[in-house]
Amino acid sequence: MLSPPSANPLFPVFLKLEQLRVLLVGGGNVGLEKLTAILRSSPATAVTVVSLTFLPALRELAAQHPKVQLREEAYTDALLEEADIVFAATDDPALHARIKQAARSHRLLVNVADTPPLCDFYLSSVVQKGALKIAVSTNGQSPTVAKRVRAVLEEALPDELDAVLQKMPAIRQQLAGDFAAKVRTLNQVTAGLAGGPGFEVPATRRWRRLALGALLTAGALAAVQVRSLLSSPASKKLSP
Ligand SMILES: C[C@@]1(CC(=O)O)C2=NC(=C\c3[nH]c(c(CCC(=O)O)c3CC(=O)O)Cc3[nH]c(c(CC(=O)O)c3CCC(=O)O)/C=C3\N/C(=C\2)[C@@H](CCC(=O)O)[C@]3(C)CC(=O)O)/[C@H]1CCC(=O)O
Ligand SMILES: NC(=O)c1ccc[n+]([C@@H]2O[C@H](COP(=O)([O-])OP(=O)(O)OC[C@H]3O[C@@H](n4cnc5c(N)ncnc54)[C@H](O)[C@@H]3O)[C@@H](O)[C@H]2O)c1
Repeated sequence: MLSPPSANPLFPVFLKLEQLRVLLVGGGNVGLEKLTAILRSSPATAVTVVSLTFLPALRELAAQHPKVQLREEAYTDALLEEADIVFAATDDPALHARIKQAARSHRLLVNVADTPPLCDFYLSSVVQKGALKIAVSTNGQSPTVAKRVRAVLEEALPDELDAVLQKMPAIRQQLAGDFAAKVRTLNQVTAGLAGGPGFEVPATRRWRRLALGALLTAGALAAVQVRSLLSSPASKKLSP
């Protein structure tokens, strides 16, 4: 069953980040997470990381990517002149608000880590099988659930899918006939994929059971927390 688009009005695109200049502000834990996500998908991206301090792990990652430049200095708006897209990942919310405003006046898109209202775009959980890439979004409702869905898809999709993908351009080129005829043949060739072992109904049933289990656990945890709050000395004092 399809959900109404309003449940998640985000428009998914796949950026050619390696053709853009990225500015990442913040070289701590969250900065490292964002840099890792950027380079995992797009390793040859020109990223300028600006920060007062850098985690050693971030320095190590940067050293493996010649197009990543570290600038050990405070953020200034002038840095936006050299950027096409911006990631803010410092521990300073006031600075994030400033970056957002300056980026807007430069017509730049910005992602502010952990701050949905300041983001023009979100990062997603990424499933990759060779050339196949699937991005998962929960519209910011729960990155943890996005991570779990990624794991499910990673397991469900067969590794052989990439071998199929690699062959498809050659098959397409060899086909004779007009566009409609080619599309028909390509659909015939790939028809079996949708009913393959990765898509068996039991897997879906298992996920449904697990999702229900998670909800029950979350509900039970919340109930325990509420009960212990109500029975704590502070709340007893408040009760009549
Ligand atoms: C997908 C992924 C990509 C990436 O960052 O690379 C990603 N977060 C990931 C993990 C993760 N982040 C957080 C947790 C811990 C708990 C939790 O779930 O809350 C976990 C899970 C974990 O680490 O286990 C903390 C957190 N994150 C955000 C908030 C603020 C808020 O929710 O209000 C808070 C609370 C901060 C706090 O409470 O202080 C917000 C965002 N995080 C997003 C993306 C965007 C929405 C994506 C979507 O639509 O689903 C959005 C909106 C903006 C953005 O950052 O782009 C990556 C999964 C990588 C993977 O696949 O393994
Ligand atoms: N670490 C996590 O996993 C996590 C999870 C959820 C939320 N958060 C929140 O996210 C924020 C960032 O967390 P973190 O762990 O990355 O912090 P951190 O202290 O490791 O990193 C912050 C970085 O920002 C840089 N910075 C600060 N002011 C700057 C400026 N004016 N110009 C340039 N660089 C500047 C610092 O030098 C530092 O490298 C915090 O507010 C934290 O509460 C962190």
